[in-house]
Amino acid sequence: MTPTRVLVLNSGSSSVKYQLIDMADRSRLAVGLAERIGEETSALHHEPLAGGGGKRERHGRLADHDAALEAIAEELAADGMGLDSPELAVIGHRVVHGGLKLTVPTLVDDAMLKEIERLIPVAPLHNPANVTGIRTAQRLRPDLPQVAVFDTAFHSAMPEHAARYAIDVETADAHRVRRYGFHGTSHAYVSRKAAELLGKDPSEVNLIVLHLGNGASASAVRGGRCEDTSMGLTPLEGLVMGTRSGDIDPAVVFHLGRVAGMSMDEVDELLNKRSGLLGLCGDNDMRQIRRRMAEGDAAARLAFDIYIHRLKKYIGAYYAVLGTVDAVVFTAGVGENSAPVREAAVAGLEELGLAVDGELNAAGGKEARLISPSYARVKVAVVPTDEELEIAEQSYALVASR
Ligand SMILES: Nc1ncnc2c1ncn2[C@@H]1O[C@H](COP(=O)(O)OP(=O)(O)O)[C@@H](O)[C@H]1O
Ligand SMILES: CC(=O)OP(=O)(O)O
Ligand SMILES: [Mg+2]
Repeated sequence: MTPTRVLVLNSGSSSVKYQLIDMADRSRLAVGLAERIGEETSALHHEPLAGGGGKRERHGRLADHDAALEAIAEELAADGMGLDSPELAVIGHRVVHGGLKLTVPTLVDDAMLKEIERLIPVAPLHNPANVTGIRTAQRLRPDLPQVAVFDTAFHSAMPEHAARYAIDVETADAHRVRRYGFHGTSHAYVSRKAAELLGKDPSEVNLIVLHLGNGASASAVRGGRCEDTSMGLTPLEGLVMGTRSGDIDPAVVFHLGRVAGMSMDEVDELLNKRSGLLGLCGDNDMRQIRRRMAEGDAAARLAFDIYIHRLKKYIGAYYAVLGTVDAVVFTAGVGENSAPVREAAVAGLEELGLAVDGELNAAGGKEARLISPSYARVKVAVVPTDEELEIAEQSYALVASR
């Protein structure tokens, strides 16, 4: 029997999302989330989808990512789908920063792990967890192939004029300072699905993809290739995010150092963890911000307006970069679920051919769908992302081809 199952691990700074997928029919056998890792209030939500067992929860401290992955392995084993299962073909890992060298899905080896570790300074919230996820998985199942799928991969084909910062070339090259872009697995998957929704080949469509989750990024996709994206050297550039500032004048950093006496690490922490929606109004969850807005909360209103203003600027910029746009596509937690964000982001852009139909926008659903009126020249779509399935596809294809 050829093994056909893939365990996908998406390790974030304080969470691990996972899915066990059978590539024979793309069915999901189990899904789950370990959250608040490192805190007293850690929780593991596990849901076996095969075999009929219901959701299970574990509460209590998961000291680190290693402990979280052990707990996940135990839950899977309790369902007869443990890491020792002969049906498991590969473990696929989301790795956020692959730098210049790691640009395609690749079998994990020691040299690669060293490279992912070397890149920690440019993905401090993500790469450390990715390394731990890989090392723990190797320890639990040493004989199994592990594949890393990089967030930066899709953007590695960006043209030089979009990838370079306008700084001294020698300094930039010496330290590999350039724009890499992230969420690439999502941007690539969603672009393909959006083309399908439009009834066209990916090579025939120009898209503006807005991945609005906790981290958020926009990309301009021409004929299936990334032309520009809003995140840069690190996942800090671009849109306003849950806790990250997105674009600011870099001189803000010097100012905070010289005038406010903050250290580099303090500014780093401020911009990555205490900024964005959280920094503006004390909440980083869009649902909570909408609730507060309904009660007339001025700080929540302003945070929302700043978020939308930035989004609109990127839509305009990428429209100009692409010249012609077939669709603006919303995805991830906020993009898939927040009708008010979608409506506000394209409001007033009728001259650009963009409009949202109120009813279509308000209707929920898990399927990819158009939310623009039939007359709109540029379609607006909601396309649920599925980074886990895409990572499973790429990981499985790699081991199957060996
Ligand atoms: N129904 C909803 N309405 C508005 N925002 C939502 C809704 N559901 C989820 N979100 C937003 O989605 C965010 C998480 O998105 P997600 O793509 O899961 O992020 P990540 O993968 O980065 O953790 C939450 O912080 C929340 O703001
Ligand atoms: C790269 C990035 O920002 O990822 P996430 O949205 O998962 O934090
Ligand atoms: Mg995400």
